[in-house]
Amino acid sequence: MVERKEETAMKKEYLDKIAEYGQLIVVSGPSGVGNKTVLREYLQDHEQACVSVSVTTRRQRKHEIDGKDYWFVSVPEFERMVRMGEMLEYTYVNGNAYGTTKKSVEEARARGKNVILDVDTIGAMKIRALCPDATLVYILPPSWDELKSRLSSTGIYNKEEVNALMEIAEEEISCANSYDYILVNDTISNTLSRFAQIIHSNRYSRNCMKEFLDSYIDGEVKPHVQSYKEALL
Ligand SMILES: Nc1nc2c(ncn2[C@@H]2O[C@H](COP(=O)(O)OP(=O)(O)O)[C@@H](O)[C@H]2O)c(=O)[nH]1
Ligand SMILES: Nc1ncnc2c1ncn2[C@@H]1O[C@H](COP(=O)(O)OP(=O)(O)O)[C@@H](O)[C@H]1O
Repeated sequence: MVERKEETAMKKEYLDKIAEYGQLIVVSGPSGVGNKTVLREYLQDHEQACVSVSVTTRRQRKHEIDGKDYWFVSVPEFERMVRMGEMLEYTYVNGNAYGTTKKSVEEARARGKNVILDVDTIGAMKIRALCPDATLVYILPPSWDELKSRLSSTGIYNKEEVNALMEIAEEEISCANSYDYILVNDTISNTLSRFAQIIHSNRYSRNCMKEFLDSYIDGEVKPHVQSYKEALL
């Protein structure tokens, strides 16, 4: 099959763009499983990655830093951001609103950063529908007893809250079926190395290469990483 020179150049340009463009990785898991710990450690050794800082109406905890752990905003400010179309997705967890801004995701991806979102299962499903090249990772505890003990060890929750979170975890865990990868957070070092492998091998997965593959199947080469990404900006 003879391919036009112009078409070959465009495919090369497109491949270069894919290589430059950061991945979108969505991480969920029951409260207390260790998401924040794993991601904090992962960032220390992976400069090319960042965790998107969500906006929330939840009360700031003692050790938390505004702009680092979350952007803490009032309910009217959160509602304004939703009205202005600034949120990629948002949801309510335990009566508090949490949202990911379009800006925090797309600007970082365009700079070549692998952007990691730590969101609940509803947020993850919204991202899946909006961003077909997102990769979804669900983190499981090694056992229910261990989850309970980690929740208690945080010192954030009282006994009743721990029990309520355990019930939510049991209900939520079936959602893990809709994720691309399942990680069991047994030891931090095991989880970190498996997580790094996922991100490394995922770069050229079918999900990430879908638009490029379509250019062969449809015979139409798209010159830029475009479509929904541009629509989001
Ligand atoms: N959909 C969505 N969920 C979020 C976002 N930010 C945090 N969450 C989720 O909100 C839940 C509660 O988070 P947090 O208040 O930090 O409590 P903790 O995880 O129990 O310490 C967790 O499941 C987070 O993954 C967001 O921007 N969007
Ligand atoms: N692999 C692990 N082994 C033992 N303890 C862990 C592990 N991962 C996290 N933890 C502990 O579990 C507790 C909850 O972790 P955290 O990262 O705050 O959970 P999440 O963000 O999922 O709510 C913390 O006390 C943390 O130090």
